[in-house]
Amino acid sequence: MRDNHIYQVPLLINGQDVTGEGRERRPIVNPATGETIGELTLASVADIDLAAETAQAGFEEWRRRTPLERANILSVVALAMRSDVERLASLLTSEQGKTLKEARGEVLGSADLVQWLGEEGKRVYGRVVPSRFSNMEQLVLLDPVGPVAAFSAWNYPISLAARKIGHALAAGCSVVIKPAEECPSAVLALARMFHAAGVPPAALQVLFGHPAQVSERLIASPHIRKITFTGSTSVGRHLATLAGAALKKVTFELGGHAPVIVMDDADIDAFVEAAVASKYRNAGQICTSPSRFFVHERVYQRTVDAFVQRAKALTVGNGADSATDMGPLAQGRRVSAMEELTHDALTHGGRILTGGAGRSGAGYFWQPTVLADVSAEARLMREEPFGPVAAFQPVASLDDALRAANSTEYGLAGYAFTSTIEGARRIQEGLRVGILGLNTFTPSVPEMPFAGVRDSGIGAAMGYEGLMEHMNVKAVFRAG
Ligand SMILES: NC(=O)C1=CN([C@@H]2O[C@H](COP(=O)(O)OP(=O)(O)OC[C@H]3O[C@@H](n4cnc5c(N)ncnc54)[C@H](O)[C@@H]3O)[C@@H](O)[C@H]2O)C=CC1
Ligand SMILES: O=Cc1ccc(S(=O)(=O)O)cc1
Repeated sequence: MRDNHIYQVPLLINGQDVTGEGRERRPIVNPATGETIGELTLASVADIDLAAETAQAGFEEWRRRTPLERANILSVVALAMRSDVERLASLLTSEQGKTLKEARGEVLGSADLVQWLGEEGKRVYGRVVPSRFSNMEQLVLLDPVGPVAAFSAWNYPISLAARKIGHALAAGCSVVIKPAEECPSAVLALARMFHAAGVPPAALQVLFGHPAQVSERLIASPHIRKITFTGSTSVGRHLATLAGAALKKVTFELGGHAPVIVMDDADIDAFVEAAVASKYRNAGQICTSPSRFFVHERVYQRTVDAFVQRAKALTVGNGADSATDMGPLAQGRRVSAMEELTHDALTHGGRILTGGAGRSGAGYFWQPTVLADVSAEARLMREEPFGPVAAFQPVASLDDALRAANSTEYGLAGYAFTSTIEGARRIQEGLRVGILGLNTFTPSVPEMPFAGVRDSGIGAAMGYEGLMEHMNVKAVFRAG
């Protein structure tokens, strides 16, 4: 007999809840308590194939709506998200672990994004190119690329799903999304809001399953024309191979290991306040999280001391508790990763100034951690920590800082704090990243592109650039 308190999460194919019937299931766990709170249905191969085929029909229907109609529908979705913020936020907190305050911010930010994408969809113009031939017009038309297969991650379940669904629908594409299995409920609720607002059931479907099986099957499907993925660089590399073999367009938002350069002319107090908030946001589980701090030796000790003092003041606990500043990590495997990286950093000369341990009892907790003097050979300086660990290293000059900052293959976010124009200019030119914060840790906003370089991604999300990733270009020569 099933425990009545354990809820069921179905797949959503062509507007129908799909569950049971001999399909596999997996538990949904609250990371703050370690308790199973729900159960998720996993797609069969037949479910995956049906979703892809349905997405083709959904595309034919959705692409015929005008950009204005599409924008109006997305605007209704944004309103629904705002008015249901408490329910969505509490689903996020119980399945992902983040604090309710962070969860509310995620929902409201996602609502703004969905609305902005709908509006921007009205401004995806083609071009008239002056012709070199008399009696001929040359037009560049933009067509939606077709059904999209989207894979979103567990760290920002609503933001990442809203991004993927929002881009596809605003561009006139249909979408089959496979959100992370760990935190499914808020994304399913979001998908239902899109349908209630007027998106045809076939134009947006939600699959959960065995990730490798779902991605392999969808990417190979003749109905799917584009792949968009947010997750680790290693999985991105694998999906790139599959997409390459099938000649499908891709947008990949992959890992990052953001360097932070702090020069001796920076406003250290302002820096520390912003840096601690940014480092421990979402328990450090964000691809743009500042993680390698290169601080000029003249202000190193002062900066590290102030950072540690603020980090120690954070309250760690269940995200549902209003006193909590930082929730648990999303899964037990993240705690193991923090243990390994911290231990390795210590064997490479690093010193723990605070944190460096979990918490006794249930739940996947790791204290806000600060490590000083971590050597370049430590894994922590080379591998994305994706957790609440900050590593500090002193540097003697801006050149040294840039060299250290550019020493990994990642190229997502980078940050630098300096008060001189000359320093800012050298950093702008010299830091190999796709997103640069100068004297700020400002998170991403809808109107700006979000793009990693090197091992951090291919293509861009958000901004006009994100929509263009969902369009095909058609060159038309019209004679007569
Ligand atoms: N760039 C980002 O926003 C994210 C980066 N990561 C990185 O990944 C690391 C490990 O995270 P994990 O979840 O443990 O590992 P992972 O690399 O196995 O999974 C990352 C995400 O990709 C999905 N995934 C895994 N294999 C897939 C496949 N073959 N096809 C389609 N989707 C697949 C998972 O469901 C998950 O949502 C983190 O430490 C972090 O470095 C994870 C989540 C988001
Ligand atoms: O981890 C990558 C990531 C997560 C969330 C966001 S946002 O909240 O949509 O800005 C961006 C990147």
